[in-house]
Amino acid sequence: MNSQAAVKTDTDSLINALRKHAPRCVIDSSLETRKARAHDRWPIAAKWSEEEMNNHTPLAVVRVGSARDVSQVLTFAGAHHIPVVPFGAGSGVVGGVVNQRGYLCIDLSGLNGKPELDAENGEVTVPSGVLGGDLEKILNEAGRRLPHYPQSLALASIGGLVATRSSGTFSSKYGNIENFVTSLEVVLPDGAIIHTQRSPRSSTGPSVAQMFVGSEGTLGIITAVTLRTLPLATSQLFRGVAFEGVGPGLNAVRQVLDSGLMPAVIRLYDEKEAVHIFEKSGIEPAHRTLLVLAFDGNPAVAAAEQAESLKITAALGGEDLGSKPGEIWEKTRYDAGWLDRGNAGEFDFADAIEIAAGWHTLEALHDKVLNAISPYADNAFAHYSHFYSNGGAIYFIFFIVGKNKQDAESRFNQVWDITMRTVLEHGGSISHHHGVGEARKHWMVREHGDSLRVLAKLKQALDPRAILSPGKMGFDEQPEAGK
Ligand SMILES: Cc1cc2nc3c(=O)[nH]c(=O)nc-3n(C[C@H](O)[C@H](O)[C@H](O)COP(=O)(O)OP(=O)(O)OC[C@H]3O[C@@H](n4cnc5c(N)ncnc54)[C@H](O)[C@@H]3O)c2cc1C
Repeated sequence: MNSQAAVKTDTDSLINALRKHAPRCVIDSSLETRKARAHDRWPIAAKWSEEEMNNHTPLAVVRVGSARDVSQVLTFAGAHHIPVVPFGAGSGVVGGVVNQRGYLCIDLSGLNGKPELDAENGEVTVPSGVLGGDLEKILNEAGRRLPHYPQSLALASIGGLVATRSSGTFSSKYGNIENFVTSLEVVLPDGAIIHTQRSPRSSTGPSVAQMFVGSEGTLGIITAVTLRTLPLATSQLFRGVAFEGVGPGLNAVRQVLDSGLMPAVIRLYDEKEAVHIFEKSGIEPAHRTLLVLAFDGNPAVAAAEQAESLKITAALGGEDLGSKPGEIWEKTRYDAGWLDRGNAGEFDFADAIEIAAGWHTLEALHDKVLNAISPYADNAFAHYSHFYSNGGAIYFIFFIVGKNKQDAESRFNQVWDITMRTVLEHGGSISHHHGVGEARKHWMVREHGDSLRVLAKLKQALDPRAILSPGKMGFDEQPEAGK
């Protein structure tokens, strides 16, 4: 028997054994399915050669329908020392689901049972494979909502949103996914199914649920999520304000927040990116930045917050453009066509890098990063979003038209490395909400410093055989490492 045939026989017998151990799981080892589950929307994976794809395809894709199924797969994997990588809906953009060949992909899309609404407490418990958009529809029909609106709402699973510590466009008022999670059902690497404490808040030690928020499948597999929900908004007001430059726009945002006002959406587009919304609104951009604001909830409160916010922006030089630019933003907020178009060419890349930083450097970082990446990117611009009293996030968008695969990839990597390094040098965080995945794992030592040891020890304690998503989160990096 040649070596390839021997490997196939080994894989076949392993899969047969898994079928016996976890009889309700649907196991698919067709090449087509394995390839489809080998990657997410990380642009690098879209350009993989056959050989690169082959190096990353799972042995099989295991579709589960319950926490018990997940538990059985994990006990089997532990006994056979086979890595397992959870796959939510594959909308991640940093290679979170990417791993070295020889692992089992656990496809969670079958965890899609009906969400249970607890009307009395305003909470919903939802199986983790349900897509964000589907949950929102169900909640809306019951007069409720989860005001967590990532651009990928229709593409991402609830479990994936929790596992990546995601952020939605209404975060300035309502917070990010971690602010909605009240409890999780998680299957640990040893197969144990746990349910975390559930109450509006508690002071009974560190939150166990929050330890899994953002763990990207390395500490456990989230099988159900309980979230706070809110009644539907009875009013939503959108607005656009133009400024001469990024600095005045940021100053206005800070003053609005410092006044205790809470716009649900605050987005400041630099001159280059703002052009697109100005054009669609029929407004002459005149090389100005654009602040998009939204106020939502109770009509009287939303109207008052808008009026007060506009007084502040006007006093700081902002020109009130009325509701049109905000409404255009609202209508197009789920459209990410630029990503598909920018990545369509064989050697072309389009990507977004989101980072977080304090007010002390928020303005400077914009120019520093864009200037530093300009030799490598054919086009780049940025907007600010997700503001806090102490800072905010910047979303750098860049495009590369490569001469060949090597040229395109090396420029893509340069843009990422420069951005990560510049942000760290200025005391920011290398990711605001897309997570670590492959793209950022080598930067985790510099991001966390000594405290990465705490996460690594947690990983070691929960998963001593390194079964779940091995090689991720910078756990395998040396203490002195970091690009
Ligand atoms: C067009 C576009 C727009 C986007 N906009 C936003 C945005 O506005 N805000 C934002 O935060 N993100 C955004 N994203 C990124 C992406 O949608 C999020 O990262 C999302 O949370 C991923 O969810 P998923 O179900 O697709 O997870 P996947 O991509 O399948 O997995 C992501 C990671 O989580 C792990 N994982 C998935 N499910 C589980 C689980 N149940 N238990 C444990 N680990 C799990 C995976 O192993 C992987 O490491 C965008 C992506 C695209 C393509």
